[in-house]
Amino acid sequence: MTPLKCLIVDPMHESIFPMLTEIGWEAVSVPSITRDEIKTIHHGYEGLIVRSKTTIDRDLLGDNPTIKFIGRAGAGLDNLDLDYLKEKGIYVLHASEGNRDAVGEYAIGALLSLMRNIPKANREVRTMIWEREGNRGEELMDKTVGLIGYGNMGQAFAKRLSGFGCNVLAYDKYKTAYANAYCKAASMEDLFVETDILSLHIPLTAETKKLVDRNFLDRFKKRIILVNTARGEIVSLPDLVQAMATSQVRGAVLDVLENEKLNTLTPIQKESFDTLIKKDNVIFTPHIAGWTYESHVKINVALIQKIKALELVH
Ligand SMILES: O=C(O)[C@H](O)COP(=O)(O)O
Repeated sequence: MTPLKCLIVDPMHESIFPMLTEIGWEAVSVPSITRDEIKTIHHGYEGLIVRSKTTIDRDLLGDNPTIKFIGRAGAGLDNLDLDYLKEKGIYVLHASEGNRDAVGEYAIGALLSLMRNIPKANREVRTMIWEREGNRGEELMDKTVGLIGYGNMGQAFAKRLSGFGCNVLAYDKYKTAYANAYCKAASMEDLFVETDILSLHIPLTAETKKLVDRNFLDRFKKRIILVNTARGEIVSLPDLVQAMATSQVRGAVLDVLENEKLNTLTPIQKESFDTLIKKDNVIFTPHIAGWTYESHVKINVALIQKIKALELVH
């Protein structure tokens, strides 16, 4: 039987190659390829694997008759035109099972770091300042954590939070009966009333873009801590700046930004960034929540299982 052919256009951990061979696929990897070059070579492949770098849409694939699946080696599907892929009958496979543990652990770590002033205290000791009272922290124990979105990432975080004695409330617009040992299912109204710490685990879509704006933040009854490991575009940064100025938001963990190329921030993006970066109650990290040595490989394992399950043949 001729092997099925798969084109990999974004950088991947090398474990993907033996895994694809094992399930009968031939892989061609061109991680530095340009968009225009992809347009000239995608014909004849049955599979296309990307991470977040390449946008997959009609402009790229046109009426390609051979591609049967797009494998997204990761969680977010915001670089895929899902309407176009559905219309074409092309399967979309994600691999969020591969980086959910990394995201769950990161969210716990970053949240504890923020609540215990670890980045600030560490910085101070390095400059010979031994300050205890100014670094008195607060505990996660008994806090109510509101999760928006209860997919792989939300569940991984909830599982860990429950071990810290938190009351976890999860709101998921697209799920029913998702309460379990780690969370109670809640409405958005419940979250507005009860949340101490809000964490976002939703995809970036037209509906969620700038969902977290001033109006939204003002609806929380308590002064909240915001954790964003999802996508930067979901939060309006100028509105977050305002909400922090009034202490409506009293701390933030931001692993993602609307524009993650810091040297190309627009004046508005730069103004918000410059304000937030000066605050000790904000932790910024460069989109590393899902980024571990283990997840690098586990993403491939998850994707390969799904490719295999398609049972494609010539
Ligand atoms: O969606 C994801 O899985 C993460 O945000 C990371 O994606 P990337 O490593 O492909 O940029």
